Amino acid sequence: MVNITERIKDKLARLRAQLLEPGPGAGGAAGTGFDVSKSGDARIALVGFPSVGKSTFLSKVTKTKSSVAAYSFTTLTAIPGVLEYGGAEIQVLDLPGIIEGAAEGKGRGRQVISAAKTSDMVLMILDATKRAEQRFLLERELEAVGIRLNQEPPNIYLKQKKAGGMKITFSAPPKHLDEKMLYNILRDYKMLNCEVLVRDENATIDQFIDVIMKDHRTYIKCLYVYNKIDSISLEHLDTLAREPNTVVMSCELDLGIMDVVDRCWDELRLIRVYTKRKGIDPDFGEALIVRNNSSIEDVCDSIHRTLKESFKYALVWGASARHVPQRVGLSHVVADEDVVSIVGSKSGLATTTK
Ligand SMILES: Nc1nc2c(ncn2[C@@H]2O[C@H](COP(=O)(O)OP(=O)(O)OP(=O)(O)O)[C@@H](O)[C@H]2O)c(=O)[nH]1
Ligand SMILES: [K+]
Ligand SMILES: [Mg+2]
Repeated sequence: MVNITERIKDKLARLRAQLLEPGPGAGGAAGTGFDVSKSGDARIALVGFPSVGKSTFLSKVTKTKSSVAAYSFTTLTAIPGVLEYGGAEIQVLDLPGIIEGAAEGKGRGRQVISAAKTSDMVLMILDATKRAEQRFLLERELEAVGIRLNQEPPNIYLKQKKAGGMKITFSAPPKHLDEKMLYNILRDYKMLNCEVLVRDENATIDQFIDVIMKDHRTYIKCLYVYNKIDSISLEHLDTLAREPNTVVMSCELDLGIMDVVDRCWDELRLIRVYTKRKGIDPDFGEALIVRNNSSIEDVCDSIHRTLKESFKYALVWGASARHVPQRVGLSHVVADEDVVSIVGSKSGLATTTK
């Protein structure tokens, strides 16, 4: 027994050491992500401390098997899986566990965080049996590299000018800012000529800096998922489940996993559009998946890149149509489960799906 335990510990130590070295190409600098190409209609990244159950979750919701074990850093690279839902294919990225200090380049932290940055949504997997700070610590790691979770970009207009000095305007009396403050910050960032309009009276200094640094900020949705609820008291479970943007599950007992998937689908706000040829019923078996707030133009682009060149009008049935069918142009915004028929200029041809 002792021997096996020793061997596992040895292996663990080696893996840890390996992980703490910046890998080839990672360089410890900007921190490029893992080399996994994006595929499907959206990408979800599984982020969390070691051994919280990220790989177990991936293996539950996709056909991909990622190694699961009781020791930390079982997963050493990004493992992609495909989650099929509502006619969409969502790429789920299982990632190595991150540790405190990840943002400064500890472990593969930088790489993990870069991978999270390229995703449409972060699933922060947390261990329900561990202390409450884990959530805050992880958030801090992501914040440190410019990821903003569940926030909208601040409602502040900022335009750099060639000359003319600074022009700072507030559309309503600001609660946390004043002109002098902004002036000083802009000077620190060497933005001596610019126009600023603060449209949000609640805007903070941090938000203002985010606007200045907007090329280095990424706004991503995050769902907090507490796993291993099989090992906590009902009272504790109740507290966790009431936190905002939070779901609870037990991969071990197969509890709540579908709730997590449903919540992901809701948060991603993907839209299913069914295309229809003239005189033929739409094919409800094959949806075209587009992003929230997509227009008919986006729908055309996702069918074929030249389709809009011959576009004349579209007929729309469904929630986005004022009456059915509504005849619309390229700028019409579609809704989930709309049926769309694209009519081209040449022969009045309806669409073909891809
Ligand atoms: N009690 C309990 N254990 C679980 C649950 N889900 C996973 N585990 C166990 O937790 C351990 C770690 O699971 P992994 O899936 O390897 O965790 P991970 O987050 O991928 O770990 P790293 O890749 O090392 O970062 C394993 O021993 C799992 O069997 C759960 O719901 N309840
Ligand atoms: K593990
Ligand atoms: Mg893992």
